[in-house]
Formats: sequence, C-alpha cells, structure tokens
Amino acid sequence: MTSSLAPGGPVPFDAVLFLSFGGPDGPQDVMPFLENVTRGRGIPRERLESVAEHYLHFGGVSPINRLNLDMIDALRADLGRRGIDLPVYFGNRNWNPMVEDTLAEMYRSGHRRILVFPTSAWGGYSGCRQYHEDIARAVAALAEREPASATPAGSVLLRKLPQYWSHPAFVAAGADAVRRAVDQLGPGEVAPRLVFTAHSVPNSADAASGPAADGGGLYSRQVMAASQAVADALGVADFDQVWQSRSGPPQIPWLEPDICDHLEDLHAQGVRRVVVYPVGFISDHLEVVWDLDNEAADVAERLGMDYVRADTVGTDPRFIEMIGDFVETYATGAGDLSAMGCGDNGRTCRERCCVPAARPTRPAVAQPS
Ligand SMILES: CC1=C(CCC(=O)O)c2cc3nc(cc4[nH]c(cc5[nH]c(cc1n2)c(C)c5CCC(=O)O)c(CCC(=O)O)c4C)C(CCC(=O)O)=C3C
Ligand SMILES: [Fe+2]
Repeated sequence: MTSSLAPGGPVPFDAVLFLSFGGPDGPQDVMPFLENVTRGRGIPRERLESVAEHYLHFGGVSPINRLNLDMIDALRADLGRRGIDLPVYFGNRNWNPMVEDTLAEMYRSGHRRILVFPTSAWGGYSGCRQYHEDIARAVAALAEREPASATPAGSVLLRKLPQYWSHPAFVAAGADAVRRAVDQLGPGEVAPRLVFTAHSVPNSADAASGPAADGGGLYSRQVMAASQAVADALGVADFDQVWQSRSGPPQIPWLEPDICDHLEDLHAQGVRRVVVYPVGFISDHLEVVWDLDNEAADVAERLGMDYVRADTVGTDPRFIEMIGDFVETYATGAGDLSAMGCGDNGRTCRERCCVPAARPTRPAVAQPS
C-alpha cells in the first residue's frame, strides 16, 4: 500500500466481512458467550441462567452460526455469478469467530478495504451503533496486533453497509414467508391474525435513538414501518406489532406487549388463528426458535389457538441478491455514504441514525459572541 486511506473517499474494496451477533457451539461455550453478550450491562443472574437453559436445551449449540454460514455460501455464489471476485469472511461480536480475529486474518491475507454486512436490518443502539462499535473495537485490536495497520501506509478501511429494514427485497421475502405460513395454517372461516415481532429493547434505549426532533424511537418506528410494508404487500389492513425476548430487571420498562401476553389478549378478544412473523430477525436463530417456537407456541396450544410462525428471510434468493447488490454498488467506492447505518471504521453514525437523541448538538464552529 502506498497511498493513505482517507475514510469517506472513493476507494475500491477487496473483501467482505459478514458481521453477526455470534452464538455458542457447545455447552462449554454457553456461559462465556452470555458473559460476552451482557458485558456488565445489569442483566440479572437468574435471567442469564434461564437463557443458558434455552441454549442447553439444544445441546448448547445456537443455530445462528450454521445459518450465517448458509447465507455466506449463498452470497459467495451470488458474487460469483456477478463475476465479483471478493472473498467473504465471517466475524462476530460475542463468539467465535470473533470479529477481532477475523479482521487480523483478513489483514494478514492482504485485505485493506473491507465492506461490512451487518446481520441486523435496524437502526438504534443494538441494531446499528453496537455494530459500529464492534468495527471500531476490531480496528483498535488490529492496531495492537499489527502495528503497521495504525500507520497511513498500512491503514485499513471498514465500511458498514446501509440498514435494509425498508429494502424491497427484505419486504418481499418477508411477505412470501407470511404467505407460506398462512398456507400452512390451512383454510379457515376467518383470516388468521397477523402478528409481527421484533427483539424488545429498554424504552430508554429506544427513546435515545434517532433525531431528538423526531422524539427518538428510531428502532421501534423502523420496525413498525417494516411490518406495515409487509402487511401492505399482503393486502392485510389489520395487524399487530409486538415484542419478544426482553431481559433486564422487571422494574425497567422495555417495549411491550410481549408476544406471549399478546396471545392471551388476542384469545380474550376471540381470535383463534394466528400467524407470527419475526420481522426483527433475518435468520431462525435461538431467540426465534426458543421464544416463538417453544414459549409462544406453548401459550397458543394451551389456549387452543392455531398458531404458525413464519420463516425469517434467511437464504431467500431475493434477500441474498440484495446483499450482492450492496456489494456490487459499494465495491467500487460508489454507493450512498449518507445512507442510514453506513459508516467507516465505526465512526460515522449521525444523530439522525443511532447516535443518542439526548446528546446536545453543538455548532461545528464556535459562534462569535
Ligand atoms: C435489537 C436486538 C436484536 C436484533 C438486532 C440484531 O440482530 O443484532 C438482537 C439480536 C439477538 N440477540 C441474541 C441473543 C441475546 N440477546 C441478549 C440481550 C439483549 N439483546 C438486545 C437487543 C437485540 N438483540 C438487548 C437490548 C439485550 C439486553 C442486554 C444487552 O444489551 O446485551 C442476550 C442476553 C441474555 C438476555 O438478556 O436474553 C442474548 C443471549 C441473538 C443471538 C441468538 C442466538 O444465539 O441464536 C441475536 C441475533
Ligand atoms: Fe446508525
């Protein structure tokens, strides 16, 4: 490398990093994984122990790693069909392969300009800013391991690709998943109630995302807009938005209602047939299979309701093609750098995205008095 790499400039990229949450690969991984996830964020010990049991129920193996590798294989095939010769690497926030290790491996293989695809579609802290933080942490760790990466001549550029919660491919793939679930439920006198779920977050975290002028709530507004778009694609006028997988101490408010409480409410209203679509996730990982296929399904069964959970988008060819389109567009250094979620080396989320709304905005230049 001879020239310095100024973030934000039009540079061609030479590799893709598929960046995800991570999950355990065996019983011995479960507690260390959960400790990495919560990193002292005040999740009660009992909650961690009960979440550990969910993982242990599946032999301590989260499906998330296999599902990510399936998506990566599909993406490689898609890039191959386009004649795009960029290798795709896999790294995670909370478990092996850790993003710090993956980036070091990429660097040693000569990669300096890396497009990062995050497995979250959303804005907000957990969905967007935390992935920027992962990138920043990996770049900092690289500077320790490979000091040349901290010099202008050897510097790396990791560019996070945009959020895709409103992308037509995400919406179309979701609508088809709901159609399949409705078919699986079979014919009935009344159409099933359509219920969308996404991961709950503390109300305070939701309030802190997005521009203060809009009142924050970026994550919950995006989730509701995505659900609305899927419902519109299906021609469904009435649907519900609910949340799942809350944790934290009970006295701290999180986005509600929870899916299980909501099924009770629907039953009380006389609803007997439900299709649940986990719009908040892109693969059928543990939060989906435990909280929806076990807990919520048990509630529905106890209440005598017909219940089908729709597939997440996963390897739907349109969804994989969307990732391929992002790579094709951004690989040359083109692509909209102001798109929400997009940013270099973990640095560029703006107040309109996942920067806390409460943060006071200061004029860039001191005002004359
Ligand atoms: C918005 C959001 C997404 C969607 C965006 C995205 O996809 O990134 C998401 C995804 C996921 N969440 C996952 C698992 C967990 N999330 C936890 C904890 C938390 N999630 C939160 C939010 C989100 N989480 C929050 C505010 C917490 C509280 C504590 C903290 O801020 O850390 C905990 C700790 C125990 C517990 O509290 O339940 C676990 C085990 C898995 C992997 C599943 C598998 O292994 O297959 C995935 C994909
Ligand atoms: Fe952001």
